[in-house]
Amino acid sequence: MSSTEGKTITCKAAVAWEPGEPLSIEKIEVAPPRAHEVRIRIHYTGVCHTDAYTLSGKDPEGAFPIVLGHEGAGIVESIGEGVTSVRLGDHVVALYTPECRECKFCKSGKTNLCGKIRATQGKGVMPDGTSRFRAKGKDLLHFMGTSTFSQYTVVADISVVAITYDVSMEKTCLLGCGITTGYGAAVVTAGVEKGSTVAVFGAGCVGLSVIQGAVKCGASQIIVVDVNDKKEEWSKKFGATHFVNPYKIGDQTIQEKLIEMTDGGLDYTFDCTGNVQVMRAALEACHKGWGQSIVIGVAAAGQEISTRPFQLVTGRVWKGCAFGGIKGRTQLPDLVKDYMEGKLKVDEFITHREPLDQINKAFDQMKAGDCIR
Ligand SMILES: NC(=O)C1=CN([C@@H]2O[C@H](COP(=O)(O)OP(=O)(O)OC[C@H]3O[C@@H](n4cnc5c(N)ncnc54)[C@H](OP(=O)(O)O)[C@@H]3O)[C@@H](O)[C@H]2O)C=CC1
Ligand SMILES: N[C@@H](CCC(=O)N[C@@H](CSC=O)C(=O)NCC(=O)O)C(=O)O
Ligand SMILES: [Zn+2]
Ligand SMILES: [Zn+2]
Repeated sequence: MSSTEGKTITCKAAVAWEPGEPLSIEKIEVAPPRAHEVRIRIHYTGVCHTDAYTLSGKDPEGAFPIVLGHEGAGIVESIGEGVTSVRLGDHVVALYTPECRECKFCKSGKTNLCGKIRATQGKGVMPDGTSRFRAKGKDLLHFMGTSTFSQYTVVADISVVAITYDVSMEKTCLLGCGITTGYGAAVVTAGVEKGSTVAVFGAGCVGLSVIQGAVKCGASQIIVVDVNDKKEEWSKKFGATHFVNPYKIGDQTIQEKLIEMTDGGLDYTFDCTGNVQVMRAALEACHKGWGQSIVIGVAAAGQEISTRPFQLVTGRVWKGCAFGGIKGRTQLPDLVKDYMEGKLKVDEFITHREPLDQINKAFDQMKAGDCIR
């Protein structure tokens, strides 16, 4: 039993009081976990573009005040009644895509999107409709069921996975979003086949992870498209075979350029930018008859994708995924194992480190272009 079990914990968290405003480091109160909930001491969290997106006010589900963060690892401090998935002291990764193994989605075998708590998660509350966070006399909302920008957080027991003690949580936290998303998109969602051709639009953490997945699947050609020339070196380090800057191809559109480079188009393309024009280009760069384009990037509220339906009539497939299509409780431990066996790059993604008090600096660094995570 921990000394804090059953008690409210006062700790530091980065609170987003208003959209578009810097985060504010506050003393917050974190209530004990209720039935089927887990309280975690967060040791490390990544900062993801989706945090910045919600903070900007462009997320239709964004509400304030909120504790953001969804790429975190820590240690279980206490558990509520009925929790069997993790124990006190377990090293865990928080899962913004939960896995209940009971709902229609989980049982379908067709998706990783669990439906059990999605409605309350989207409203920023725990499954019973209430919050575990308070500051300055107000309830704070939870984010993506994880809220990792806090020294302590509370999550549903289906939103957490125990992993080995043998890997630093500085590394495992990154499997909570960016790396798993890109890698899973290539390996699980697309199911890239040996010898196939792949184009990755956007070489951030997600895009570089798609490259890793495509390399693992034996893709013969991996073309990276990015507006930032510094991403060429990064892409090649992860296994890309070609790099194209769409601003440096003269009068051709990027889809024309890629179709020319690949004798008719790619087998698989991935949008890792969140830009809807890029999503269109990614679809149209696919090979007639079978090319598949996977949307990963998160586009802002009100943005829509379009293309000529003829692109689909002639056999191209447009789809997308969250968390790469990976089932966190079932599959994340295998990714950790791959990392330990040297089969999955994780260390290479860490370019910047900041303490919690410097989280606004971390947001600035993330947007600056030379930062991966
Ligand atoms: N579906 C899911 O489950 C998940 C989705 N996401 C989303 O995935 C997206 C990518 O995340 P992340 O890798 O962290 O982002 P990054 O910003 O680190 O990477 C995106 C890259 O794309 C480049 N880029 C921008 N515009 C274009 C363009 N028009 N053509 C080609 N490249 C372009 C950027 O260049 P520059 O830096 O110069 O702008 C940058 O190098 C985000 O939208 C994020 O919210 C993230 C995790 C999970
Ligand atoms: N709330 C946004 C949608 C944001 C979104 O698409 N989130 C992804 C994960 S992005 C991680 O960095 C996701 O998991 N989507 C599936 C889901 O059920 O939310 C909006 O409303 O536009
Ligand atoms: Zn993310
Ligand atoms: Zn489920």
